[in-house]
Amino acid sequence: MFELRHASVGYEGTPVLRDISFTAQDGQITALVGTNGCGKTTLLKAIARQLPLLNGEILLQGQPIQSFDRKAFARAAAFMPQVRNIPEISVRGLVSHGRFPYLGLSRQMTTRDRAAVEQAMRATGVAQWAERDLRELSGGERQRVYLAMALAQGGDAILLDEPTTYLDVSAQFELLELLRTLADQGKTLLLVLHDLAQALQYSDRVAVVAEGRLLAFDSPANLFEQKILDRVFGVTLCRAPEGTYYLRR
Ligand SMILES: Nc1ncnc2c1ncn2[C@@H]1O[C@H](COP(=O)(O)OP(=O)(O)OP(=O)(O)O)[C@@H](O)[C@H]1O
Repeated sequence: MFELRHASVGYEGTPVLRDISFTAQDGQITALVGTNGCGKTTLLKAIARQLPLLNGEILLQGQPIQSFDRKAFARAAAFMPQVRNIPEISVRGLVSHGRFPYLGLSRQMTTRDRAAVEQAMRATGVAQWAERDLRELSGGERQRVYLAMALAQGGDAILLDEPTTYLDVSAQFELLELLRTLADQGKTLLLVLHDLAQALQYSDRVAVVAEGRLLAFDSPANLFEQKILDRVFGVTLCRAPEGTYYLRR
C-alpha cells in the first residue's frame, strides 16, 4: 500500500504537482491519468524514490519511503519506467536481475532466488522464452519479461509508467489482464495509463491530475457519472451496455 500525504513533486524546487493525497491499496489497480505534461511520470518517479519529494510524505506499508534502505525498498516495490534500454541478455538473465536486492556479497543466487525467478517467469508466461535473447522478442513479449523481473523482486507493490505504450491492442489487453490477476493476488499496482477507456475498465481507483493538483480520486463508475474526465480531456466518455467504456470526440 502506498499512501501519499500532501505530496508535492517537481524539479529544482519548482512544483509540477502540489498537495497530492491518495492511497493505492493492496489488491487494487490504481491508475494515474491526466493530459500530456501534467506530471504523471514525475509523480510516479517520486513514489519510486527516483526523485526527491518537495513537500509532504509518501508511505509504503505505513513507513516513509525515505526510511527504507535502497535494497529494502527494492524488495518492497518494483518500478517499471517508461523508457528502458534493451540489453543483450537472455530472458532468464534479465528476470534474475530482479533478485539483485536479495544477493549477499558473493552475488551468488540461492535456490530460493532461482525458484523466485522461475515462478515469476511462469506467472507472466515468459518461461517458454527463458533462453532467448531479449532483443529477439516483440515489444509485447518484452514488456511481459520486464514485468517478470518486477515480480521476481518479490515486493507487494509494482509501479508502472505507461506499460501498454507501443503494444498492439491485443497485447495491451493481455498485459492489463495479467496486471488484474496480480492485483487479485493482493499486489498493489499503481500505473500511469494514457488510454482512458482502459484506465476505467481495468482499475479500481483512478487518480486524475490536472492543473498542478489532484482533481479527483475515485472509482471509475463515479468518475464516469460525474463527467470529470470529459471536462479534463475534452471528450465524451460513453459506457456500452456490457460495461466497457469508449470515447467520442
Ligand atoms: N528532468 C526534468 N527537469 C525539469 N522539468 C521536467 C523534467 N522532466 C519533466 N519535466 C517537466 O515536468 C512536467 C511534467 O512532466 P511529466 O513527464 O511528469 O508529465 P506526464 O504527465 O508524465 O506527461 P506525458 O503524458 O506526456 O508522458 C512537464 O512540464 C515537463 O516538461
